[in-house]
Amino acid sequence: MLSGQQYQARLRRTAGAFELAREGILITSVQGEILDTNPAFTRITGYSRDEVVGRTPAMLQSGRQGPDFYRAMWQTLGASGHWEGEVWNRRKDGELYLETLTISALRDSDGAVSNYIGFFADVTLQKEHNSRLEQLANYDALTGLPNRRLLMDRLRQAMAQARQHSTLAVLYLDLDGFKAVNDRFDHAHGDALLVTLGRRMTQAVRASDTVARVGGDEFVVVLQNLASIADCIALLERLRGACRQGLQCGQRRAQVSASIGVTFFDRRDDDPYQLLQRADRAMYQAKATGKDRYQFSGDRHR
Ligand SMILES: Nc1nc2c(ncn2[C@@H]2O[C@H](COP(=O)(O)OP(=O)(O)OP(=O)(O)O)[C@@H](O)[C@H]2O)c(=O)[nH]1
Repeated sequence: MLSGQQYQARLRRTAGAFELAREGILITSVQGEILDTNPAFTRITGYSRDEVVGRTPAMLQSGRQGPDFYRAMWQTLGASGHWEGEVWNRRKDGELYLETLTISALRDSDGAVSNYIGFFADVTLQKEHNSRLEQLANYDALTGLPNRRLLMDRLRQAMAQARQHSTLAVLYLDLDGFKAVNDRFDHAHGDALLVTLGRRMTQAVRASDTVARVGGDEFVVVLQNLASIADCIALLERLRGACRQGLQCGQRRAQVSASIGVTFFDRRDDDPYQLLQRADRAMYQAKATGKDRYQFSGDRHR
């Protein structure tokens, strides 16, 4: 048993921890009414203690999580007395923030739940930082298209799907005469042309397809669930057309065309690099036999 003095000292320490914690803390009744908050709660949410006492944490909801989310949260809390996860909430000034939240049920001496206590940390900046890192790691900085790394991921997934039930074509596309655009205009206009063509090609395919930039003027397109060769050819023509459209630069037009190598997934394919290589070789054939054309891979019927 603690003596009265020991008990007081302990209370002071606990209160100090509550005040000084860097995590936001809120304590509610069993019904969810907010009874107390700490200074970090105010720093993170913008609400003073007086503004929230008597209300419920629902006042912080951002609408980013639906009723199912909260239902599942309460179910877990009820079953285990504990819940943790990430929640998007809204500060007093209207800004959304992401918090990592842990909620625990406090029990009285009879074991009945007497309160809930929530601890949360604002992780919005970390999340933004991570998304930026992910963007840098997976997307081409100039065009915003998937880069080679993301392409390989998508290609692996597409191959797994194609193995089950669907078709898959890989197109390796290299622009013809792109160097001349850089030379006749300048690098910035060359860049603008790459961005425009990337956007046009993305618009020409379905959302489930991938258009990636894998080199200076090289792109790879992954087409899934093609219904027929005719569909594939129609798409190739659209992509060729998208490239031939070029870009108006003042009085002049920056003009290029595209050489495209095409290969189809075969059930015996197990390496995405092989598919890429086949499409790349076909692209070189298209270049060697006149440019501004597409070439199906000769290995198709191995
Ligand atoms: N503006 C710009 N140019 C780039 C970029 N990356 C590479 N390049 C240039 O793109 C050109 C690509 O070379 P090539 O493929 O040989 O040029 P090409 O004229 O298309 O040659 P063919 O494919 O034989 O028709 C080079 O001149 C590179 O300097 C970039 O990000 N921006």
